[in-house]
Amino acid sequence: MAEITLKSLAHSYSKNPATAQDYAIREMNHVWHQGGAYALLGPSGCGKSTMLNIISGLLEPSNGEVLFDGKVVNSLPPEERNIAQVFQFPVIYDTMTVYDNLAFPLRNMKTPEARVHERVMEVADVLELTPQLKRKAKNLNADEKQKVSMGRGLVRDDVSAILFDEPLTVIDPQLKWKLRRKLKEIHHRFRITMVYVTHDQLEASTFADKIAVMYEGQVVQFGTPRELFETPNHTFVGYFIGSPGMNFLDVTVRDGKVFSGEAPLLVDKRVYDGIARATSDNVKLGIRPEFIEVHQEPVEDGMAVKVEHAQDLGTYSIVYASLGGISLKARVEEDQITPVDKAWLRFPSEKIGLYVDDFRVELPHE
Ligand SMILES: Nc1ncnc2c1ncn2[C@@H]1O[C@H](COP(=O)(O)OP(=O)(O)OP(=O)(O)O)[C@@H](O)[C@H]1O
Repeated sequence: MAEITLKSLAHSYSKNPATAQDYAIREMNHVWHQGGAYALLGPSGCGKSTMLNIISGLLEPSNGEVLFDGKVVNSLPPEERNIAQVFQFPVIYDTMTVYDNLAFPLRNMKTPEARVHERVMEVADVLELTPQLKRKAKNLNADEKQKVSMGRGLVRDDVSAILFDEPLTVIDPQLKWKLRRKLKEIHHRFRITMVYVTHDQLEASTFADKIAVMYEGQVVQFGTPRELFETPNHTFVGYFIGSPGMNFLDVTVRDGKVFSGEAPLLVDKRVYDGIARATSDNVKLGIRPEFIEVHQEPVEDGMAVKVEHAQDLGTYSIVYASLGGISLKARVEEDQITPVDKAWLRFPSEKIGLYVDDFRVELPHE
């Protein structure tokens, strides 16, 4: 097992990178601690596979270092890194039995056959593959094949980490949740550092204790699912996590008041001071739909809005409202009345985040 450190790491596929856009990984420092269950979450093209391939040694980074337990491994080939990588599509030998597929990585290392048997039986048991051990891999269905592929990663007890690159893509939706739980169980049992790449927030939060959110080649936040939800560090995390994503309003101060476009916003002094002291033109106020209070009648600090429409999602509704032309989403629970035509919205100040150049800034203390 290993702690994996990425030190001043950057990678460009271009020979002569000139701008930040030429980098698939922009300079970053990051640590995957030993034994953690992590997810690497981000949209297509943000650099997730590039990062995994750099860790496993399939790709040499253009800049910076990869360290395993403090030792630089940049020049070590993949086979000497003891990293298991599970890809989107199962990597197995079709003509071999499931047993021989699982045994393969160990036999390759000349492990004594008694030990091979012990490990294969243990891994098959965890993955519920014992009844299939004698079957040829080509006769398995897609999820069984992917389980064999995962098993080949788990079977060696010298692996430093297992990297999963969207491993459930080819799996039937009904079986996905089962395999995700299985992976979690495996992590508890083997305590191996696991990094699970996905673009699906649900997959990330059911598997991982901590999630690294990647955007445009950078890890913009590394935190628990709750931290990502409650205090997104970057506007992208706010948009990407949660359903629907966070509301962001461009804000300025004029004549001692806060405005979003032409709409005045009722916010407290701390929020006002935070906006007033920002030195950039790109200042946004962020609030989650779940944290906006929705009232049927005027209330103190409530802002009158036009209700455009509401989406009934069974146990709650999402109200789409317009505040002087600014669109807002607010969540209304099933025991509340969903407003029609008009409503008054309140932004509790402790739930407001302030974002300058897309990164969250601390609000001044009172
Ligand atoms: N071999 C390559 N040569 C040139 N550019 C590449 C290569 N592989 C990836 N890229 C580019 O690097 C960037 C990051 O790609 P990467 O595959 O790491 O992203 P990703 O987050 O894993 O995306 P996906 O979820 O679609 O696999 C993208 O702009 C992609 O087009």
